[in-house]
Amino acid sequence: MSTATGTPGAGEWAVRADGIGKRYRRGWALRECSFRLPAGRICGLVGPNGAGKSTLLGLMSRQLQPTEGELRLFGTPVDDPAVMPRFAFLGQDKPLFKRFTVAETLRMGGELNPGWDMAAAERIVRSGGVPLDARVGTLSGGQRTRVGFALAFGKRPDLLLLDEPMADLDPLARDEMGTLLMAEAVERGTTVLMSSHQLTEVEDMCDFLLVLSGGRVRLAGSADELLPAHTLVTGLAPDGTPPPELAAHTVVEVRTEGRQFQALIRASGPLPDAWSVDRPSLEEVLLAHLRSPDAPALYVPDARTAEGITTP
Ligand SMILES: Nc1ncnc2c1ncn2[C@@H]1O[C@H](COP(=O)(O)OP(=O)(O)OP(=O)(O)O)[C@@H](O)[C@H]1O
Repeated sequence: MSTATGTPGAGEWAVRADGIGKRYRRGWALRECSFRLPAGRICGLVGPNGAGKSTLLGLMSRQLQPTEGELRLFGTPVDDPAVMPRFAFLGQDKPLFKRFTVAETLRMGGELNPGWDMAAAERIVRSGGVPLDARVGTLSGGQRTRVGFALAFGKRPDLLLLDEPMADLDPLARDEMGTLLMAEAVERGTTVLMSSHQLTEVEDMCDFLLVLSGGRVRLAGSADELLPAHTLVTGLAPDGTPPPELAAHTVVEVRTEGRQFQALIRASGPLPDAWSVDRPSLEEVLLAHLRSPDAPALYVPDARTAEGITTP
C-alpha cells in the first residue's frame, strides 16, 4: 500500500537489501549490496560467472546467511520464519524424488505447503503434456523443469526466486516455460527474480534489472529508466585514441577500431555534433556493463535504498 505521501510502504518492496555481504572461506562473494526490488516486477539478475548471483539467491531463499547487512522480503527480515510461505526457490538442479510419480510429487507439494493451489500446479504440468502417472525419474529434463515450476507456482509464492532454471532446456521448451512463467506471474502479481545468462531472454521477459559484477551491484532499476540513461556514440578517433570530450560524460565502455571509436555513455550534457548518436538496445547496455565491470554503478531511484548511494 502507498502511504498518503505516496511513499511506498515496506510491503511494496519485495526485496530490500541494506549493505549485505557474504564471505566464504576463500573471500567475499558479495559485498556492500544495497538495493530494493519493487513488488510485482519480473527482475533479471545478470552478471558474469562468479559475480555472486547464486549467492544472492541463496541468501534470499534462506539457504545461506549473510555475513553482514540486512535483507528483508516484503518488509520482514529474511531470517524470520514468517517469510517462508512467501517465496519459492527453483534452481538449476530440481530436487525431485525420482521414484515419485508426478501426481505424488504434486500431492507432496500440497502436504508441505498450507496455501497449496493444486489446480494451478496441475494446469502447469498438463499444459506441457506431462503424464501425471509418470515417474519423475523417467521424465526429460524439460519435463522435470515443468514439474519444478508446478511445485514453485503451486506454493502460490509472492516472490519466485529462479536460479537459471531453464538452462538445460532446448530453445522451444525455454520459450514455452518463459511464456508460462510470465503468464502465471502476471496473473497473480508474483514478483520474480530470475538469474540468466541469456540476455535476449532477459530483454524479452524482464522489466527490472539487477546487474552484479565482482560481488557488487552495477546496475539496478527498471529497464524503462536504465535504458534511456544510456547513449551509444560513434565518431572519429584520428590518432586511434578516444576523443578527450568523452571525459565530460560517464563512460561505461569505449572501444576504438582503426580511426573510429564507439562508446556507451551516460551523457552529462550536450554531445559534439560530429558524433553520431544512437539509442542502445538493452542487450547492448548489459553487454557493455558485463565487459566493463569497473564502470560506475547506476541505481534508478526506485532501486535505491535510503542509504546514501552515490550515482553519477
Ligand atoms: N560454497 C562456496 N564456498 C566457497 N566459495 C564459493 C561458494 N559458492 C560460491 N563461491 C564463490 O563465490 C563467488 C560467487 O559465486 P556465485 O556462485 O554466487 O556466482 P554466480 O554469479 O552465480 O556464478 P555463475 O554464473 O557461474 O553461476 C565465486 O567466486 C565462487 O567461487
